[in-house]
Amino acid sequence: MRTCQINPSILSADFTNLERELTRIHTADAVHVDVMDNHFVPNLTIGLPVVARLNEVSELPLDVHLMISDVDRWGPGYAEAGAASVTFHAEASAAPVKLARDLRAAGSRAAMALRPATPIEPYLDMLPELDMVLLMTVEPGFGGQAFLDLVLPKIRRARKAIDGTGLPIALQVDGGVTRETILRAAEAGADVFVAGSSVYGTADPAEAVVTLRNLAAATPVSM
Ligand SMILES: O=C(CO)[C@H](O)[C@H](O)COP(=O)(O)O
Ligand SMILES: [Fe+2]
Repeated sequence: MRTCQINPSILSADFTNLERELTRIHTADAVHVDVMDNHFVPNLTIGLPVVARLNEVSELPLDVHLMISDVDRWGPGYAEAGAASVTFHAEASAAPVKLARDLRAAGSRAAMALRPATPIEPYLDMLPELDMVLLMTVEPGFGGQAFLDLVLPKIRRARKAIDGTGLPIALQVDGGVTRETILRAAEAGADVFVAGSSVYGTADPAEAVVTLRNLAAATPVSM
């Protein structure tokens, strides 16, 4: 068994009662918070004031996924608001190394996300600046989409590169994670899994988290 984490996405929760929705995932490792600006992605969710308040009421650490433009300017504010981890998109940052350093300096873990079609190779030199890499397994913007198997080779390449650094950098996947697709993502080397609809879409979200984590932990990485 290896250590794997499940971070449910509140994108699939009831936005009129987020505090209650947090209690329904008490078995999770962190809560994944999707911030969308209707510019970097064609959807709009929540911003800094709601994330700051969530951080105050949540017993789980916040794993904030920023799908916003001009993230070099707005990203560090989420770290200052207390997020345990802040993920920015490489495609939205003009200066990703500086941004990663700013996030760490503000007290959060620094993570960088890549859309399904964005290669990881141009960013391998900056892995030591990061605490986590997020490989999107759907096109960012909406929950409930199907997992893109075409990302699996990139997950394998990222796993090898991360192992090569010898650093404790997490490898997260986000989008379309279910009891079936988590097996393929775990086998390819992911160790942190975001799941929205496959957790909140069930009668017992806390139990769904445990099931997903057990499935991933029992799946050896195969290169
Ligand atoms: O970042 C996201 C979408 O851009 C969400 O985190 C993701 O889609 C989770 O939802 P689901 O598990 O239903 O696919
Ligand atoms: Fe996300």
